Amino acid sequence: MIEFDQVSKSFWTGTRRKVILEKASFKVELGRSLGILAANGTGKTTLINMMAGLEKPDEGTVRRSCRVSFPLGFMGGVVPRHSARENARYIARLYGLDPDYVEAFCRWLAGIGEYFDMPVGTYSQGMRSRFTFSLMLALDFDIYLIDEGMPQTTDAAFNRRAGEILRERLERTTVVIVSHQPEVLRRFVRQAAVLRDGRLHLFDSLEEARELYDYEA
Ligand SMILES: Nc1ncnc2c1ncn2[C@@H]1O[C@H](COP(=O)(O)OP(=O)(O)OP(=O)(O)O)[C@@H](O)[C@H]1O
Repeated sequence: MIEFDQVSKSFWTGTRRKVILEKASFKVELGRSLGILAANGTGKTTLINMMAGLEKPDEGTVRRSCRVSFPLGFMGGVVPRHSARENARYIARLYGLDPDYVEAFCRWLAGIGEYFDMPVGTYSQGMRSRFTFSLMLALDFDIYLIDEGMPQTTDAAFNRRAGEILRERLERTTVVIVSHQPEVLRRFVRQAAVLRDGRLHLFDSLEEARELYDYEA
C-alpha cells in the first residue's frame, strides 16, 4: 500500500505559490490500480515522484508498505558512463536479485544488440527507454508507477514483447498511472481520480472521474 497522510506540496514560482497538494490523504491499495487524471502542469510528475520517494512532501507523510517501482522512464538510477549490462547487474544486487537473470532478461527484452555492452550515454532516446523499461519489468514490483503511458518507441518488436509482459504483469500487480488523457488510462485501470486544486478526488470508475475532468476542461 502507498498511503498519503495530510500531504502538502507546493513550489514557489517567484511571484506565487503553485500548490500541487494541500493536506491530501488517500491510499493506493494492492490490487486496485488507479488512474489519475490531471491537466498539464498541475503536478502529475511531482505526485508520481512523491509516491516513488524521489520527492519529499513539504508537510505530512507518504508511507510505502510494499515494493514500489521508480517511475517508468526514470533514468535517475542509471549511470550513463556504464553499460546496460553493468547497470542491470548493479541494480539487481541493490534489489537482492540474481544479476545473471536480470542481465539476461534485459538483454533479451531491450533488444539493443551490441549496445547493451556499451555506455548508456551513447544510446539514442529510444534505446534508453527500452533499457529502463526492461529493467523495470525485470525487477518485479508490487506497484508500478507510470507517468503518461508507455514510453514512445518506434520499435514494433519491442512494443509487442514489452506489451505482452506488461499485460501479464497487470493481472497480478497494481499500477498507478497519471495522464492528461482519459484514453491512456482506460487501457490500465478501472478506478480513477482527478488531481485538481491541491486535492485528489477519488472515484470508483473512470467514467465518473472523467465527468469532473471534462467539466473542468
Ligand atoms: N522544482 C520546482 N520548482 C519550481 N516549480 C516547479 C518545480 N517542479 C515542478 N514545478 C512546477 O510545478 C508544476 C507541476 O509540475 P509537474 O512536472 O509535476 O507537472 P505535470 O503535470 O507533470 O506537467 P506536464 O504535464 O507539463 O509534464 C509546474 O507548474 C512546474 O513548473
